[in-house]
Amino acid sequence: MNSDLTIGSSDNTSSPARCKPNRIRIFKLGPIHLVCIAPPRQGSGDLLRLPFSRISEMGAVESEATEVIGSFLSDTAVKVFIAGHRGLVGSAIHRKLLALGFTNLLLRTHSELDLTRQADVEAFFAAERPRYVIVAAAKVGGIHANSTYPADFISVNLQIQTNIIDAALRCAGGAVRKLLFLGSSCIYPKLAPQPIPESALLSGPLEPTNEWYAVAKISGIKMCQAYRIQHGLDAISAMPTNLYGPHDNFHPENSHVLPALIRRFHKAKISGAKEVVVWGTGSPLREFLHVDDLADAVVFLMDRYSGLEHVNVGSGKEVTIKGLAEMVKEVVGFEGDLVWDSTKPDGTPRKLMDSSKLAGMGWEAKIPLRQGLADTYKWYVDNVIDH
Ligand SMILES: NC(=O)C1=CN([C@@H]2O[C@H](COP(=O)(O)OP(=O)(O)OC[C@H]3O[C@@H](n4cnc5c(N)ncnc54)[C@H](OP(=O)(O)O)[C@@H]3O)[C@@H](O)[C@H]2O)C=CC1
Ligand SMILES: C[C@H]1O[C@H](OP(=O)(O)OP(=O)(O)OC[C@H]2O[C@@H](n3cnc4c(=O)[nH]c(N)nc43)[C@H](O)[C@@H]2O)[C@@H](O)[C@@H](O)C1=O
Repeated sequence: MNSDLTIGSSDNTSSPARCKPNRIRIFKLGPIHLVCIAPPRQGSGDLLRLPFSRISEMGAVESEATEVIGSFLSDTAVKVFIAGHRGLVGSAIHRKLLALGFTNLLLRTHSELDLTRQADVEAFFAAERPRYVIVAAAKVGGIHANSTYPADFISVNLQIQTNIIDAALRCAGGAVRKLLFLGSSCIYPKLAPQPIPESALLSGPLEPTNEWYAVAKISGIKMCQAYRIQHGLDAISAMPTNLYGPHDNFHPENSHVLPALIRRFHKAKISGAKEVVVWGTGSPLREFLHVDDLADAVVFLMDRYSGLEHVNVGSGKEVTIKGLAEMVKEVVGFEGDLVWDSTKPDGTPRKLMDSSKLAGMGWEAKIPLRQGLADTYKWYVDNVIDH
């Protein structure tokens, strides 16, 4: 157990606003451990740090805070580890934190630090002692990659997330103040109620094309919750919907639908092809969120949220795959026909997140799909050499 415990405000407390300034309330969670919740200023969401000895005086209901620690955004010199900073999500978070003036970002490429290697991850945390950790490293892919490489999707993701979350806890002196784990909308049952609320987790069977990846992601959420309950680690989880934007993976088979279609329509335009093949029936509905919006939400949650439950992050807008394909065709300027390959899987029929919990905290997406798609196509043309 750490010698002291970092604590924060929560969405699921009775009323943190009733706490007196610079005091905390102590709540029992389970027979042994305590979760302490209370911003010192009403609605500020600031974190408090107390010696564990004080917290373990279980008789007390309220106690003086010994130190007030500012929120995530209050200290841009603080050390933040972005795991997976060169991927679609990690690079967007990197851009966002640089734009906000963060000066002490801790970054490692895959070849510099293989996050599946437990000893290396532990040594890295012991040496660097990051204050904040964002887990955007993962084995990621579209419907074909997920169903073709199930062993990689379950094992690599379990290893990366377990190594990082555990090392964050074991970091000497409780250096890590907060950790954010990124899951995915595929954690929900294939036939979940729409829009999908956070409470739909583990309420039914998963979509078979990505159940291995989903099981790893569900384990990540549960690990954050368990480490919060048992050890007081301020570990939160965000569940984004389908993402797109600069630095996406444009692989012809292993990518997600949006980058796959950008590449296919572009190549068809350049080669003068008469038709483009699109997978499935075109009827599935998907919700898309620009990755810059996600990065904004991640920073928002790092700053304001310290609850046990994961948080959905979506745009609230859905489109059929047929509608998306027609939009990509138009943005790219391809003038031929669409051909549907119904031998390819459709996957989940519909996957619209209920993001009202996040909206209730004051966050919403800003980038419309048409605009985000045009920007992403431009990025593809300017940056992906293979065209
Ligand atoms: N893309 C999407 O539509 C969605 C993504 N998410 C979640 O967002 C997170 C990030 O996804 P995304 O940015 O799309 O994925 P990317 O594949 O674009 O990026 C993943 C990053 O993780 C790194 N990485 C993978 N394995 C290792 C390893 N063993 N050691 C060190 N680094 C490693 C990769 O480096 P390298 O390439 O060098 O291996 C890459 O930089 C994931 O948790 C994903 O589940 C959630 C919902 C939708
Ligand atoms: C984010 C989410 O992403 C994955 O789930 P998915 O939403 O099914 O993702 P997808 O983008 O691969 O497909 C969306 C739809 O689009 C259709 N589709 C048409 N043509 C192409 C095509 O060319 N490529 C792809 N990939 N799909 C195509 C495809 O048949 C399907 O109906 C999870 O495995 C998991 O990784 C996860 O969490």
